[in-house]
Amino acid sequence: MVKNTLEADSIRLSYNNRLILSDISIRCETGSVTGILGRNGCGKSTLLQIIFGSTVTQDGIIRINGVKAQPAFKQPWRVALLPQFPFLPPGLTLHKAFGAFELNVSDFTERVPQFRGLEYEQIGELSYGMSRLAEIFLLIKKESMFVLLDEPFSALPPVAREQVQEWIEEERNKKGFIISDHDYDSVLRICDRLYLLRDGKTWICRGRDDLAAGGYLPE
Ligand SMILES: Nc1ncnc2c1ncn2[C@@H]1O[C@H](COP(=O)(O)OP(=O)(O)OP(=O)(O)O)[C@@H](O)[C@H]1O
Repeated sequence: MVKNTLEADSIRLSYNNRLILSDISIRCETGSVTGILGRNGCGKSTLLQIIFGSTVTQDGIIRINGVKAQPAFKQPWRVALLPQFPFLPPGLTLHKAFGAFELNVSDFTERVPQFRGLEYEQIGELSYGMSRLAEIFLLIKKESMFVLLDEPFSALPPVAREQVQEWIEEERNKKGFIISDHDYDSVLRICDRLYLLRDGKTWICRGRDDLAAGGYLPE
């Protein structure tokens, strides 16, 4: 297995003179799933966007295999980001969307029965949960070294959450994952490294007890 490493080091970011992220350092490598938990508005999405390169900060550095990373739009095979909100144009058909990601739509529709026969349906015609599931599959399966998933579970029913975990497991020997979600049970089930983001800092956690001690879960 080729082992790639992703490190975000000493990341700081302020909005309107309010410090959102203060000296954050996290890491991830091929084969691992890094979870980031934290309350609403603590900066999880911002941190993922900084790692991806769509939000810029002068303070801190992102390294891939020890070398300063370029923003992902310059090297799209390195880091993929599932944003928190829908990103596929509603007028695109599933078939076209999968083509754009160099993936075969039938690999998806064969595995997720409720999509059979919908290959030429427009994304905008699907329910929110279904279009989200298609987006998540695309991001997990597309060629990349690292996949950042911002709230992949929240909009999905339990069966679909399990499917997403399965797809991550399938790709895990080739990629590293960083996942942030309010569904902490799903994150805890799949991650092997866990950070709590609080007061602009990351705290490494070993499980529920540490999350409770950090004030994220009730004692
Ligand atoms: N472009 C922006 N301009 C100003 N403030 C911003 C901007 N983006 C985010 N913020 C603020 O930064 C803070 C962190 O936002 P962020 O979306 O990263 O939090 P989050 O932990 O992902 O929240 P949630 O769990 O609700 O998705 C919030 O207070 C938010 O209002």
